[in-house]
Amino acid sequence: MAQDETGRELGRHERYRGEYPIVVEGLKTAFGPQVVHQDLDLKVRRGEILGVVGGSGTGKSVLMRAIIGLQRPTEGEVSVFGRSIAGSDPQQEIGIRNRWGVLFQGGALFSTLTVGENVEVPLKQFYPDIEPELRHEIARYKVVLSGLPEEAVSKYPSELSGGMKKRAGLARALALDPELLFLDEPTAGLDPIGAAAFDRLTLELKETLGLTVFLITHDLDTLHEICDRVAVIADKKVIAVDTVPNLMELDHPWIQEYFNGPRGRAALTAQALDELRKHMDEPVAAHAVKALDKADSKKDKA
Ligand SMILES: Nc1ncnc2c1ncn2[C@@H]1O[C@H](COP(=O)(O)OP(=O)(O)OP(=O)(O)O)[C@@H](O)[C@H]1O
Repeated sequence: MAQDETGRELGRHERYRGEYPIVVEGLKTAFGPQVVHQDLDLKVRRGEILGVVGGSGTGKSVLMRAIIGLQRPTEGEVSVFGRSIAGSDPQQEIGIRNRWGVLFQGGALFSTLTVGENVEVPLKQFYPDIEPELRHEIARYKVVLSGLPEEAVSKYPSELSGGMKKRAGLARALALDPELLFLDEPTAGLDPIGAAAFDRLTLELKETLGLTVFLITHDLDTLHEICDRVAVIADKKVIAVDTVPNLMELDHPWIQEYFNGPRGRAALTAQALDELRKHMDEPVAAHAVKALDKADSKKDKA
């Protein structure tokens, strides 16, 4: 079972109240001679959306896999809800694993099962005694909670758009009312409108369900719009964890290139405009928005 920070076992329906539901200390991950992480430390705060960024192949997905127990650390310690992941026996692991949900890259839905049946998989695994009718009902609820129409319950993954597949994967990740949600590049492959809608959904779920979210992304808009803090992975470790504005002040070449490069600046301008639009009743804001919109349309015509 999961524990609180004093080591007391948490009851089945009791939520974790400690400050850091995820703690990674001195992590080393190696595949043969290839060392992916070395001395990696990270603490994820309860109730935050933590964005995780880094160049391709820096080990973001492997870090997520280490946290959820799919990748054994070569060295170091990973604790979730105060319990070491590597040291848990199978029964204890069940008490931790049913407290998180994971949306893998690409959704990872079972193609031979309908959306509803996909959502029921973890319910069957962890709560085999639930009556089928109640299980179907819970699955339907999670599908709708994830922003899909109710009819999607009986559709197969091949009948869904990319965005719908992500939402179906999210519904499955939410099946067990998790406290922790892991999202691996949830907006990759979505058009900008679909990506923004998925971001809003993530934020709403975090706020209404009190989730802690570990979110791997390359999407600068996502980082600006919904992440409370962002962890940057480079040189095999987490080199910084902070808010986006604070990270932008750091003098690290990758961080500067990433956040202050052309795409980073575009994302920042878009966010600033969104903020200003919320204050259109104030003349200064209205003036600024009009001026920026005009500049944009001139740029588009040029
Ligand atoms: N099971 C495995 N066996 C061997 N090498 C692996 C395994 N899983 C990952 N790797 C290697 O670990 C490194 C980090 O991979 P990972 O998928 O975590 O990168 P990432 O930061 O998520 O990249 P991207 O942003 O491109 O998704 C890569 O070099 C990858 O080839």
